Amino acid sequence: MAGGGDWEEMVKKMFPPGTMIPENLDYSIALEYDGPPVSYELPRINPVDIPAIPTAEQASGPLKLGNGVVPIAPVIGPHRARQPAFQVAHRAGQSASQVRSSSESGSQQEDYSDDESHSESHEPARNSQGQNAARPAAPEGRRAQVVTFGLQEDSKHESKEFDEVSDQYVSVTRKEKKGRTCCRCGKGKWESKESCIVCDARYCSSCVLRAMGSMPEGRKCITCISKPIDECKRSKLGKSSRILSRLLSPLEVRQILKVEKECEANQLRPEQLIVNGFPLHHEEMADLLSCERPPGNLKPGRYWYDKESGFWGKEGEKPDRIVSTNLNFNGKLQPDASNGNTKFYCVTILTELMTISLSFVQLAQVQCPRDTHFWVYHDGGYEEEGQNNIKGKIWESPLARLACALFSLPVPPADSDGTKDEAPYSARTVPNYLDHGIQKLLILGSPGAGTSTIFKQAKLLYGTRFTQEELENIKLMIQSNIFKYLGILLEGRERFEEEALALEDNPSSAAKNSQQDGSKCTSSNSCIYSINAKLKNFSDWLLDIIATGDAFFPAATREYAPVVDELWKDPAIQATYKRKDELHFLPDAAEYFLSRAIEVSSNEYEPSEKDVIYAEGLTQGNGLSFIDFTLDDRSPMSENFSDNHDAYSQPVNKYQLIRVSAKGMNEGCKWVEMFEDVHMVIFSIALSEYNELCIPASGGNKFLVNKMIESRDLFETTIRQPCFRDTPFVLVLNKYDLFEEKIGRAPLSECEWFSDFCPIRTHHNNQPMAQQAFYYVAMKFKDLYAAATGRKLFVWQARARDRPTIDEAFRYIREVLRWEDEKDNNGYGPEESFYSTTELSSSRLIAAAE
Ligand SMILES: Nc1nc2c(ncn2[C@@H]2O[C@H](COP(=O)(O)OP(=O)(O)OP(=O)(O)O)[C@@H](O)[C@H]2O)c(=O)[nH]1
Ligand SMILES: [Mg+2]
Repeated sequence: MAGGGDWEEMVKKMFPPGTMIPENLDYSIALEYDGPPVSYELPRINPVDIPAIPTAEQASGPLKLGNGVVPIAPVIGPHRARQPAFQVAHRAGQSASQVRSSSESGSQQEDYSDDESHSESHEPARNSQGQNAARPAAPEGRRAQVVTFGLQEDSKHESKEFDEVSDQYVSVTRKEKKGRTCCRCGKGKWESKESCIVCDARYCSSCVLRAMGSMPEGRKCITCISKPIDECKRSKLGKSSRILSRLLSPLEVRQILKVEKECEANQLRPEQLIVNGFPLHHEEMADLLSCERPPGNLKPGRYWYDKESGFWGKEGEKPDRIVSTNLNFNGKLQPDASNGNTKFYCVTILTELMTISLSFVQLAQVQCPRDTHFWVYHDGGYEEEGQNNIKGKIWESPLARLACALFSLPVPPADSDGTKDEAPYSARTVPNYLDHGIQKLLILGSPGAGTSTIFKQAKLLYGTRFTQEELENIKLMIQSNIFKYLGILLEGRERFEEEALALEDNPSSAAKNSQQDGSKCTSSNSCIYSINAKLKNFSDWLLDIIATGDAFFPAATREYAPVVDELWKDPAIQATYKRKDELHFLPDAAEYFLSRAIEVSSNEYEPSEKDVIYAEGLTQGNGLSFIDFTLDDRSPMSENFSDNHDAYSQPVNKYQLIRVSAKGMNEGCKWVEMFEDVHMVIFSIALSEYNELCIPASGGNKFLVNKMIESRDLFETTIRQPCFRDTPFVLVLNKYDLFEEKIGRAPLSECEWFSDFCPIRTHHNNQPMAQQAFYYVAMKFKDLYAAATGRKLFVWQARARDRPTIDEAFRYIREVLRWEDEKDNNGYGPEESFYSTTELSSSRLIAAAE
């Protein structure tokens, strides 16, 4: 540029025409130096070497993984420098200088200073939708909270923007549910239908083949072919279809279901999985799916992953499972990934839990001060922050496993060891997802209704014994129950003592305290009612404890005598317990329980079959459990229900029983859509709960509510789910043994829903009270079901601890499935009987004058 020009003119040219240039504008302009050579070295910027810039290659189609195919849309992925995995200890707030070389992982160690070399991956990636996703690369193999490189603000901003973009892929817009009639012919309101996995259009059996053609991608309307599926239907992919089975040959159905499950268009896309804040690349997705312990049942969503320990969970939630360690993802683990609280780190939880559980049984041999921070490694080795001394392996401690069980935290499988992580994908077998011909039965119920007992009985009945691993899990569950009970026991003991003292000193203040606890208190005397409620909960769990073994039965008790005397004054208590000794029995049983607890918590403890059946629960946490089984067709029961055996020349007698725990169900029934394709819902309700109280699942009001009413409401919510509108329901009224025993001393009308129950007592009618009450309750549910759905409810009575009653229940369920199939095929229903009809109403047992 020529020197000595008019600076102001030059500046003006830099701005849009007409812009006012302020008088005192402070500016500086660089000019090219053309004076004499200088004696010193000038700083230079190295020219960019174009050929050396890493470029990405276009992915060339689906990546084959064993027999399965991970579909890959053509995408340019950013180049990522491969780095050896390395071990870095982690803690929220830990500084970079705290990185230390571990004796175990020294060879894999790497220094943070290398990190700049990854800046190349800042190149934006273009995804399959053609949108640019700014992807600031997260340096691999280190913890987010440790190094910020002063970019914190920007990267935060970028990732926020990114979140918005990425949410597009993850969140799934729920399509409007289509009406009940067939989308093509507008008829068939009451017929079962097949729905499109993309648009949810429903077709009756006459139209489905025309609407869906040859189904090259499974059950999609012709116009929906090649479109991505509705994510709510992912769990349905490849699952059997009653309608198709009727219309096509088994081979054709199998092929359709196979392509539905495996074709490219229906696969989860990598960008639908956001891990540590970043959507996955194809290679990352492939690594994740092909690792030794992949997270199963992946759904679109945001997850966090800790590569050192393998913890994996949904963003904002606690760890859900342990997957393979050392998977390299673009995103880094954020310290607040698990619930927005930097203190909440899986490792801390574990160690804190260890401390808690250790102190529970006064077995503490290891000192774990509460504020100590621990690092944990892929093999479970842990050490105190900043120390270089592996203290032990966390998973070797049964207490740590127990603590995890207690708080529904994942534990690695017993045979896992770090070396397996490197197993090549080809070593794995691709599971066979095809389950053609299997009738799926979903079993649900309110807490304690007996669903897991029924499940366990089915397992023992139909030949699929518990594997060693399952037994190990059940043992863990029984042990964790023991810990749970211990906690309640200690707390209960304290409260009883406090309340008893308060009652002695000042009955009115005790009343106030009781009231604060949330129970009803209508008169000064019935404030004891709140103690009653607690006592009932207390006794419920004690009964469950006792159920895990025969070892204890009450003798006498002295310690709680004052409390018991006080409690006995309450008529409600008297009505419930009948004999005062029963109250004495509670704390006494607890003492027996303590001695049993020591036996059960030892490593050598092996649960007996009775322990397995009687134990409360089935698996840890609120996960799903399922078993596949077959039912022998030559059962005497089937003769009772049908003479026409030839009709079943090809009987479908394979079943899958799927159980969702009540805990899982109480999460607002969000999960139900997953089970749209089940052939039947078995809903279990404990008859004996008609006069029991519980904390409402809604948690809204703090008053205890009647358990039967609570179960009825859950039942009603379930039957009204749109996804079950074509699914038959069998109601299992369980715990008939307890019901029989209880009905003599507590009238059924203690439950307000049954207030009009009026048993018939004539000399012509010798039906015992319990049987009448059972019929009445069954009818109440049948009426409710008919009013809500216009259909018939099937009801069965059971005593789930008594195996033959469960065998009968399943044979009945099989008949119901056949009736349903018959009905679909030719419109005939089952022979009318009490179990299938709604003609009978409960009016027979209702008091004439209300
Ligand atoms: N007396 C008696 N006890 C039963 C019966 N069915 C189940 N139980 C017991 O009741 C307790 C609870 O039963 P579960 O099968 O664990 O109940 P659940 O439906 O799985 O309940 P959640 O685990 O809370 O979801 C266990 O101790 C069972 O042994 C029955 O018919 N009679
Ligand atoms: Mg259970």
